[in-house]
Amino acid sequence: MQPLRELVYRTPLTTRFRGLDARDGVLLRGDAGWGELSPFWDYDDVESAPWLRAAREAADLGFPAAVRDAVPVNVTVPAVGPQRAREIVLASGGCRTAKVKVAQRGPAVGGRPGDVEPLAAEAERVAAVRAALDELLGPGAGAIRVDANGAWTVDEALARIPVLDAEARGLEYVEQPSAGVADLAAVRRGLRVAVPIAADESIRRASDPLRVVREDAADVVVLKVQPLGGVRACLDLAERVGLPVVVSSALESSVGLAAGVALAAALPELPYACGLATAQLLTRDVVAEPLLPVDGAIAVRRPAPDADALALTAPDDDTRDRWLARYVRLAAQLEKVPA
Ligand SMILES: O=C(O)CCC(=O)C1=CC=C[C@@H](O)[C@@H]1C(=O)O
Ligand SMILES: [Mg+2]
Repeated sequence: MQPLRELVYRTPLTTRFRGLDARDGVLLRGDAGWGELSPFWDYDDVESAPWLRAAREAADLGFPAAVRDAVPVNVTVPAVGPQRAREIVLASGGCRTAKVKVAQRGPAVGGRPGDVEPLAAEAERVAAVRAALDELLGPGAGAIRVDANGAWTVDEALARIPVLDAEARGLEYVEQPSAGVADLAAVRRGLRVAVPIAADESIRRASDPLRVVREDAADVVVLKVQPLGGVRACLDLAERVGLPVVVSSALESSVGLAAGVALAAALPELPYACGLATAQLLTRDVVAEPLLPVDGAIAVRRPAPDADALALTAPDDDTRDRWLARYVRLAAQLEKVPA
């Protein structure tokens, strides 16, 4: 199976996210439908190979049976100012849960990572989100979670989480406050407020995702279909982990998001809203009707790419060539690694 030349896409983001201003990837078609391959460019071929396994599962096998027909989702609030945070929550399509990015790093200086933003900026953002949810749903209603992408030290996490918990009037959980399983466990043990800890990078970028469980480092796990090698691999991991699961996107087009929606639809239990409303962060999509929330939930369906939409997301020649070359390298990489 080869990706067709015209099925590389690239779209600007509405708001800078994860240091990115645009998102791109390649769409693959197989007997069972469409899959998306879109590892971030800072991932090497070894780390990106499971992303191709996930795309091939979608294209060649399709998805396991769904046990629900809609998936409650969170609105994702990037590291923006309070006014923009408010607008994003108000325009979220009825999401009752907001995930707020914190611990944003400034630009690297002389090869060293930039400083983490001040607590005051994080607190202002969380307070603005609390006020917007209050406005939409009533005082104290809805839920707020924050995601630090592992960027706080343990001490920063222990000092900041109680402040953000107060601003949120109760955080639902904190996602990956610090990097590494040992630090995650230290934060979980040391917190003086009862805020659950969710593991994201410690699952999807770890050689041993079960270490989080053995070391009592988290209360919740975040699963992302592409980095973890497909919907079936995630269902299997969820069973082995035995903790509540939140399905989150890797910021894909609606073709890739459909795999996350399929995982969330197939999980036996889904106690939290999922991070799958990220089509809202793309200025364009590859399908005619993107997977966007209505009344805070995404309907379980699998949209196919649309010719008009693809014409508007066509990349420059260089981006197209880089993806096709990457696809060939990853296919070779996957041959080397047993499933
Ligand atoms: O979970 C969400 O609300 C949206 C997805 C999301 O936050 C992410 C998608 C892709 C890359 C990650 O840096 C980021 C995350 O850390 O969870
Ligand atoms: Mg995360």
